[in-house]
Amino acid sequence: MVTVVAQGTFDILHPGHVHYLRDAAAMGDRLVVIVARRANVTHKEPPILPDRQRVAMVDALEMVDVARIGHPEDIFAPIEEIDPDVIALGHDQHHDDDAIAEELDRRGIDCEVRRASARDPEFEGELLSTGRIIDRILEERE
Ligand SMILES: Cc1cc2nc3c(=O)[nH]c(=O)nc-3n(C[C@H](O)[C@H](O)[C@H](O)COP(=O)(O)O)c2cc1C
Ligand SMILES: Nc1ncnc2c1ncn2[C@@H]1O[C@H](COP(=O)(O)OP(=O)(O)OP(=O)(O)O)[C@@H](O)[C@H]1O
Repeated sequence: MVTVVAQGTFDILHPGHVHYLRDAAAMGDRLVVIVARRANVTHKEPPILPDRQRVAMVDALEMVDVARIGHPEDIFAPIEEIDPDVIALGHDQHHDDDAIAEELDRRGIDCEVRRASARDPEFEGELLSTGRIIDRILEERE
């Protein structure tokens, strides 16, 4: 049984998220998703939707076995608990693959770090970014 972990903010789901999670699920037999806590989303605008709602929406997706909220301080604490075989980073996630691999090693977790692929728009105007969806809402409704 190959367990894969995927992670992200997942604020306002779109087809890019579906693509990422399908890609991650295809790397193994069981997909566990860690949803970032609002307080830890400091590299971009904080999410609009509450933590519990983002977890519930990701958990409802067919390729996801379990979604859970992330740890408040130690991002490796859930990884130690889940003990995955693969961590699937998103194509544009800012994390350093080598630094993650080193920390896994340090904690004695035998786990491969892989990158998922990107998905481009399939038609004119398809929005594959939460930030761009929010921008569009602001433009259209103000
Ligand atoms: C291996 C790994 C484990 C993570 N675990 C947590 C966690 O426990 N708690 C949390 O708030 N964020 C955690 N994160 C961070 C977020 O899930 C997410 O990767 C980060 O905020 C970037 O999100 P974005 O791709 O939506 O921009 C983890 C990230 C990685 C790579
Ligand atoms: N078009 C896409 N193709 C592949 N993966 C994607 C795509 N869009 C998002 N993802 C992946 O989904 C995960 C969660 O993404 P995130 O929650 O940051 O949403 P986002 O729409 O990329 O956010 P924003 O565009 O507002 O920064 C990340 O790993 C990201 O790489």
